Amino acid sequence: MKDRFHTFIPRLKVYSDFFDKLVVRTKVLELGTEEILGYASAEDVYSPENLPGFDKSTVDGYAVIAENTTNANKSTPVVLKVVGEIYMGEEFKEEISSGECVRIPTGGMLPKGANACVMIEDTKEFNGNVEIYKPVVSGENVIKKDKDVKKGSLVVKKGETINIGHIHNLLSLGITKVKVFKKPSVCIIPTGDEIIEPSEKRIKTQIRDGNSYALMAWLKSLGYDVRKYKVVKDDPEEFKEAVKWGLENGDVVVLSGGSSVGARDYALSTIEYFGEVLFSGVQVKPGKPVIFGKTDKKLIFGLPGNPTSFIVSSYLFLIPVLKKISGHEDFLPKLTCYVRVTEDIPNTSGREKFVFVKLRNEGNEILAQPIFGESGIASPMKFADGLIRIPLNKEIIYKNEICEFYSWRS
Ligand SMILES: Nc1nc2c(c(=O)[nH]1)N[C@H]1C(S)=C(S)[C@@H](COP(=O)(O)OP(=O)(O)OC[C@H]3O[C@@H](n4cnc5c(N)ncnc54)[C@H](O)[C@@H]3O)O[C@H]1N2
Ligand code: MOO
Repeated sequence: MKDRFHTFIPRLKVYSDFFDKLVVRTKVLELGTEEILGYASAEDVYSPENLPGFDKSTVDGYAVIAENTTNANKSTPVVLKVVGEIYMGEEFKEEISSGECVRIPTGGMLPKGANACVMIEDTKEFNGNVEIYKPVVSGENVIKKDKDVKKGSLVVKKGETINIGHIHNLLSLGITKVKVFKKPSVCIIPTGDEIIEPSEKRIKTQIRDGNSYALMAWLKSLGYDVRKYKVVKDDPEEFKEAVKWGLENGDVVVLSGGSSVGARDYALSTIEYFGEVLFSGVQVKPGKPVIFGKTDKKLIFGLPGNPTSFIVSSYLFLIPVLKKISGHEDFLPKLTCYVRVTEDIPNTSGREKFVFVKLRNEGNEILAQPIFGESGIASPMKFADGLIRIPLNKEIIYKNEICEFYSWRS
């Protein structure tokens, strides 16, 4: 038998040799700006105007000429004449001169001539004058008219993942529609003679399908269109029928289980039947028997059936691919922060290892408590905030060592 794990490649090589080269495979959609959170932009969007568009006070107080206040202090305040009041949404018509000021609310537009604002707490008003107890410099307590967004600048770059800041900027600029890449559709196929539906009554040796439902819930929460096939028996013809359905109905097909080297593991042969296997076997624990293949238009994953292996390989391989083919420039798992581990964590696997951890703060540090458990059990995921990474060929991370933490849910 051919060595099924002949590729057995490191994760970063998977990214550079295969994922980096994937091209966008989804259509462009024009959506209402309020609908595009989490999509990749399919266009460069430039700003038609400045934001906020006028010099704006950040405090309730007085709009002043900063140079008038230079010598102000508590015992010898500067006295300015209050020549009017600014109202929200209105423009003060006159220009203020030296020795004058105007009452201004937070967010109000500075009058001509003023270049700073003094907080109300640093003043006292009486008989049409105000005592200023604290100096301000030019620009203090003011947002300049183009500080948020400059007219003509890039608001969203093609390939950028839209976040709430983009949505805020775009709508503030009056841009109510944006072109984005459609999110791919995913067809999940649970496999295994022992696998039954969660609603079914179980005999001792059977396993209810947690994998495909957990993944479906996760992908849906990220906005993907997900469909699921019925449970497939360990039978090559059933595998073919299911994958055929998946290729007809989704951009990406995901097989759960049957990806290892057992006599009744049919993921590899089925992917070979429909297309080309790009790699099978990665140097990652959990997740060694990950298979990735393609047809002319579609992509197929064979993911290991063990619950933790299934979810971790979805995080490390499936989700990055979904992001890449739907236009996201930033598509790889991102290091969240560094943490200090609270226990020795051995790694005798000879693979890059990911371990679920629970985080807690202690002083200025983030401590990571490993949640040990075989890849055949699901509970560690339930308690975890994310994963720490033990590099390839590192045989142990000692208690108190610093290591990389990945927040796996995003
Ligand atoms: N001789 C070797 N055996 C194994 C190797 C190896 O290199 N040589 N690799 C091991 C590793 S690592 C993993 S991970 C597993 C992956 O096996 P499969 O992808 O073939 O998965 P199955 O055998 O179908 O299932 C494994 C395990 O997971 C349970 N399972 C399957 N589907 C589901 C589901 N939908 N929901 C919940 N649980 C599921 C299944 O009942 C099995 O217990 O192979 C090792 N073996
Ligand atoms: O993917 Mo397997 O976890 O290494 O048991």
